Amino acid sequence: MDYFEYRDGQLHAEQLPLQALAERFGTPLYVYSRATLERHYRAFDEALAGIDHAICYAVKANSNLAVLQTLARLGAGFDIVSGGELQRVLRAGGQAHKVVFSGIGKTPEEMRLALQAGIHCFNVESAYELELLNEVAGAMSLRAPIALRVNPDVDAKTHPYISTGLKNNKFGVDIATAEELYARAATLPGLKIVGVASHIGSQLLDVTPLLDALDRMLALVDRLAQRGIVLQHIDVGGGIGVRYRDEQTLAPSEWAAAIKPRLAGRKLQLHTEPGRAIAGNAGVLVTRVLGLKGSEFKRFAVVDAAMNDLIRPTLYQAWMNIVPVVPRGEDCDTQVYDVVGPVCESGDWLGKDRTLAIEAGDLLAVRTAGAYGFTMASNYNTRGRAAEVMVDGDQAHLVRARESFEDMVRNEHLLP
Ligand SMILES: Cc1ncc(COP(=O)(O)O)c(C=O)c1O
Ligand SMILES: N[C@@H](CCCC[NH3+])C(=O)O
Repeated sequence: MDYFEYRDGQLHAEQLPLQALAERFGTPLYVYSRATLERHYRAFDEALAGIDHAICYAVKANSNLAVLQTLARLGAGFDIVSGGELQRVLRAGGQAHKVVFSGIGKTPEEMRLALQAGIHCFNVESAYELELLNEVAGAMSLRAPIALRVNPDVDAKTHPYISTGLKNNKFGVDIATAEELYARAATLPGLKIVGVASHIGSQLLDVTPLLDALDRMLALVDRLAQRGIVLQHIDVGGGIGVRYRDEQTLAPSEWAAAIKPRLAGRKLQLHTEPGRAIAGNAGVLVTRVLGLKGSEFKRFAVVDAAMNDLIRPTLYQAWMNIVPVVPRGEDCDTQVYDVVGPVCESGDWLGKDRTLAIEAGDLLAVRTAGAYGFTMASNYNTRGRAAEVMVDGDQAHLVRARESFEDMVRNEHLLP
């Protein structure tokens, strides 16, 4: 069942028509469905039933407090990549002891914050980070729980910008050097070894590279055990893709069915860090057509959302489905449009060559925009970021207000 579906001739989010939401909250507008978020989280949880596991939602996908709160209430853990994301998790009611901290550039300040909060684990991504974390924790008379994020050199077969587990990607430590690093970590008084992690890329459609990475990690786990270093958990990235167009996606149940047998008989808690698979299809971006322009050679639908609201199309040439919120009848002229925003860049487009029957003033919805949508938004062209609304059944909650023109100059100062 889809919680974004056409009923009575128009697109709904759960029980509410998107047109009414656009009129109430204005556009551009991100609309999320709580029921969808919950269903996706539960799909992972149920798929991993029977084995010791932790689902650490990747906050970067969608860090709205209400999204985090919804997941925290289901018992989710969180994968964070900054002190700011940690603040969000704590504000939203997430539990620090279920947080894993990834990222190649953690600052001492962020390390201190996370140590004070008592997070579950730092996913350490380099030799220098190991030494730094040892110093920071030592100065606080604490021991930092760590996993090494290893780079297994596996081709995840995804867009180069969102592949993370190849030798030439900046993430993690080369798996070939990991054993020595663990041995070093074992000698450092400010660290406590708890696990191993890897993440090979995002929008993955094939389980084979994930299994390759897992097998390489399990071989490492065994080599470490022979040296007396016993790990408690193994973190198998995130990465499962969603359907933007016609992709054959992996269900959490298929992913889990492939992974579970490899962990049988081992005393290892399974961690995973899904972001897109939980939030992607739980959101749409609603935008209004400001006008139609062009010639018989090229037609543009100018909309009020732009690359600053949703950068995936121009950054990754990502195809995202753009549909009318209230489809027009056959009397409306159908044309092929580039759907473009007001930003002063030729790369400011949400979709190219889209066949649409629309008129100025119509509403369009960009589907599957719940992940890496608002979180990648910027104020480029001094445009305020869109409002965010969470739909829960027949209720709509404004969970982040639109940034006003006044907000755009609030925190800046003129010279004396
Ligand atoms: C360390 C880490 N964890 C989790 C994620 C979330 O990935 P996804 O949104 O593909 O599930 C990412 C992003 O690629 C990541 O780099
Ligand atoms: N922002 C990317 C995913 C990045 C994954 C994080 N390492 C996207 O929209 O597809």
